[in-house]
Amino acid sequence: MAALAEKTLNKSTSQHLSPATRPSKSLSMEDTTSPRARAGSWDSVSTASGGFLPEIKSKPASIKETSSRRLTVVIFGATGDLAKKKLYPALYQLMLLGQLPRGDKIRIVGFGRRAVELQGFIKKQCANVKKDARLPFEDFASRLFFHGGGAYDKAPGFESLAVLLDELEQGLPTDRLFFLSVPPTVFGACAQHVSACCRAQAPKRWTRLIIEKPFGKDSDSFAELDASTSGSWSEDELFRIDHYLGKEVVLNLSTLRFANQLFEPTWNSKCIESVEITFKEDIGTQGRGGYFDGFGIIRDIMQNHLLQVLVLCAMEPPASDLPEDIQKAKVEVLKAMSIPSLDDAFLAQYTEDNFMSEPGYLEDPGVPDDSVTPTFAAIVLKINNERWKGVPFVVKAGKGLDERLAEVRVRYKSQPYNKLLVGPQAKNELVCRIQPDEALYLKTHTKKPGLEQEVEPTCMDMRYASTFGGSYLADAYERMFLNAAKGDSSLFVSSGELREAWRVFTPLLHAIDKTRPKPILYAFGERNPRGFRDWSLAHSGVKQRQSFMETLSGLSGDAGALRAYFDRYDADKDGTLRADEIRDLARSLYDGRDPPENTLRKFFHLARGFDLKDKITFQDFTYFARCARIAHKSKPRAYERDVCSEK
Ligand SMILES: NC(=O)C1=CN([C@@H]2O[C@H](COP(=O)(O)OP(=O)(O)OC[C@H]3O[C@@H](n4cnc5c(N)ncnc54)[C@H](OP(=O)(O)O)[C@@H]3O)[C@@H](O)[C@H]2O)C=CC1
Ligand SMILES: O=C1O[C@H](COP(=O)(O)O)[C@@H](O)[C@H](O)[C@H]1O
Repeated sequence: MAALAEKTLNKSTSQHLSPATRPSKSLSMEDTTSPRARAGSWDSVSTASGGFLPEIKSKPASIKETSSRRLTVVIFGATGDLAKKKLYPALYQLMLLGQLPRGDKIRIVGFGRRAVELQGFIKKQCANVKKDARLPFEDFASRLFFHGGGAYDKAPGFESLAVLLDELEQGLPTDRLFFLSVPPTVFGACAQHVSACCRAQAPKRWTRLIIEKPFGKDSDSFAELDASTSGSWSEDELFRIDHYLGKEVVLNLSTLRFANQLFEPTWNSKCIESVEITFKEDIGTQGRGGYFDGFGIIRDIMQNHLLQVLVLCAMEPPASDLPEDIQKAKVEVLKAMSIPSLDDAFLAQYTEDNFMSEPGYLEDPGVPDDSVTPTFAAIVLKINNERWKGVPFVVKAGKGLDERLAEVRVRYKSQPYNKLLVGPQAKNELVCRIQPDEALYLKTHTKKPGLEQEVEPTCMDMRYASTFGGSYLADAYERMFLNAAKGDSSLFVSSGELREAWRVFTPLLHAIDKTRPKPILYAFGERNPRGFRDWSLAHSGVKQRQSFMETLSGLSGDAGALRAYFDRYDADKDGTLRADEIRDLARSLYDGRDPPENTLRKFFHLARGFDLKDKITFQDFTYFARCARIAHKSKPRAYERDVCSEK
């Protein structure tokens, strides 16, 4: 099991486009013209000198190397939210899996402005580490240190850090990996001080810097930050994180497109009607309002995470799997994107929920009372190239909504011959479910078994949990740390991509900052802000899907429609719905897929009129629909979360 986990992580972290998915001429495994092909497989690259050479950019190191070399990791902002939620857990996991060195070969130094009591710090910041007997927590904790160095933009703290690092490394050559997990306002200064004071012993040991997002606030601030970092770091030492690039399903987008024959020929405006990329969270800003208010949802999620996902969906096949070629293909598609204006955007902000159990955005400390910062935004983007002309890319992101969800939905166009059997409304949809319940599924039409020639909507469902049961699904930050340690920049964002990404979004962001349009208000826990469905249809032709609560609530006012619906799933026509019939009904409301077990359990609980009857009558069903209506209208948060969430 451990070996399998190691193998899986090893394989997936070292490849973005795997050799097997390399398009065009470099698809061939025998192709010796590709630099990586010449170097052998990704994990067999050897550094003859035992050290990392400047051209490491094209030759990621092997796991054997990353786990055997001496390494110091420094986390700036170690007392913060991200360090606690993601960074310490990821480092523990990588050591557990043997991907990073253990014992006296590794040190993890937290940096903060003030000194802390080490044991208390470890207890608090490692609270999310998933402890495993194979790496006793005490062994991990013994590798943790902390340095209170004062301000992030003043040199003394970095000079004293350098002394501490030398002391801890005892003069032995050690690679140094720095992670800026601090507010973006101090990225530039901090990067310069690290470079000036804290580099590893070159040329045998490397120094790398991972920078969190957001990288700038607009084109000008990006250019300034880029100049200040590139003045002291070379491009192959800088790793600008977008952790969505480390998510399993996002990594699979290239494989899906370029390792199969089925999708690429239809991946264009002739066959595709729209692409919808969604990010939803069922939490608010949770005390991060001070940071969030200066950025808003477009800078927090859309300009980076969703745009990266979009680019992976839309880019042309890169010339090879080398980071440079992938980044080039990404920049090209970004260059073809039109610049959205305020008319292309829908902006909204969450308020407290109707039961006042969840605070509104304005109540988050650090958010001004008159803030108009959007916590929900949808934008229609266009790509002006041969492949995508006329296809709307709807990107939408929101906090404080009904569920946690990230997905890409590719809707196909109905073709004239479809009319023969199913009519114009019958469209295929390919869904790449990024989280939760990772999956790739294709909504199709199939002949229903039987003597009639009836066509049923069906779903080809590749759910990760069942198809790859037992595989190790690494957290995105594990992959990010590991790829930076290996010198593989293919999952990081290049300066060129960021320049283009800001080019696309800056005019809109400036218009919002300047004109401060009033956002539509939505109660915490809602599925969509008021008016969004109509907006989506009018601006992109994309019909927003209903949750099953909405569907049932819609039916509840129409006894005839409700009866027809009930009868449709009463397969044996005995006037009641049995468990398997209810399961079919639930599936129909869930994109034709089997809902996850716990969703189904809650659904059953409700559908049976809140008790565990074996069968439900039409009367029960009417009651269920009415409950759905009341619940949907009043949106009691606790009720919706339990019943509607897809988690
Ligand atoms: N949290 C998250 O979920 C995510 C965060 N990010 C990015 O990661 C980075 C860190 O985020 P997060 O951990 O949430 O940030 P925090 O607000 O928790 O800040 C991190 C640390 O920075 C120091 N700090 C806080 N405010 C200031 C300030 N005004 N000036 C100087 N230092 C300050 C504090 O450390 P001390 O006082 O000890 O010096 C704090 O513990 C940010 O760039 C963020 O955009 C990206 C994705 C997700
Ligand atoms: O970058 C960010 O991402 C998180 C969501 O990340 P996920 O991996 O949990 O989907 C978001 O909460 C945060 O606001 C944002 O800065």
